[in-house]
Amino acid sequence: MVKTYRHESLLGFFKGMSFPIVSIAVVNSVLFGVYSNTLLALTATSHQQRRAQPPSYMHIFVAGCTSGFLQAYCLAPFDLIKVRLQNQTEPRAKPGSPQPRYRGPVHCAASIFQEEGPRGLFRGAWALTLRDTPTVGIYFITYECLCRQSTPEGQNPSSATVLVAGGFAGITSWVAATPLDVIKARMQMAGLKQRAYQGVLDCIVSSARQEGLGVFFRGLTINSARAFPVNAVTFLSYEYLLRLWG
Ligand SMILES: CN(C)C(=N)NCCC[C@H](N)C(=O)O
Repeated sequence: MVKTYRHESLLGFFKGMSFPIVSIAVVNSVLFGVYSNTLLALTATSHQQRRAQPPSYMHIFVAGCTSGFLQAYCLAPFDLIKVRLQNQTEPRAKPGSPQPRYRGPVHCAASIFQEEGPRGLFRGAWALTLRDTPTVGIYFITYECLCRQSTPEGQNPSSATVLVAGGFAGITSWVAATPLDVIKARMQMAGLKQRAYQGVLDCIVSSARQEGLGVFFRGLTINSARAFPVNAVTFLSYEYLLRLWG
C-alpha cells in the first residue's frame, strides 16, 4: 500500500476500476438471478416462500455452484482487463517515464482483441470457473446457514443478520477461493512478459515448485478484509430489493 501510494499516488488504488463498476452490476445480476431461479426450478418455491419452506442445503449448494459456473463466463473478460490494468505499475504519466501498455479499459480490451483475438479476452476463464463454481456454492450455503441460525422460524432475517451473514459468506468463500485466485491472476498475466503456461495444472505445479505452497495464499488477508463489507452490502441490497419488488 505504501509503495503504491508513493509510486502512483492515491489514484494508484483505483486502477482498473471503471470497468468493474459497470461489469459487477451485470455479473451480480447473473449471479443472484441464476441462483434464485435455479432454486425456484429445484424447489418450486419463490424467494418469499423460502422463509416458510426453507430449501435443503444440497439444493442451495447446487444452485450456488450453477450460478458460480455461469457468472464466471460473464465475469472473465472484465476480470482480465481489471487484472491487466491493476498490474501496470508505471507511475502516472510523467514526462520521460515508460508509458503504461494500456491507456484504459477500452484500449486494453481492443489491444487484447487485436493481439490475441476474441479468445484472448477469455484468458484465465477456465481457472476463474474452477475458482468460482465451488466457492459460490460455499458463499450461498454460509449465508443461508448463518441467517437461519439467527432468525426465528418462518421470519425474514433482520438487516443486522443479513449484513453479518453476508460478510462472513464473503470471507468464507474468499478463503476457499484464494488459491485458485492466485493461479487465475497468473494465467491472466501470462503471455504478457513471462512464458504462457500450458494450462491451469502447469501453472499450479510450477508456482508451487518455484515459490512453495505459501504462494496459494498470497492476498488472502486483503481478499478477506474487502470481502466482508462488499458482501454484507451486496446481500442487504439483494434482500431489500427483492422484498421491495418481490
Ligand atoms: C469467492 N467468490 C468468487 C465469490 N464469493 N463470488 C461471489 C461474489 C463475490 C463478490 N462479488 C465479491 O467481489 O466479493
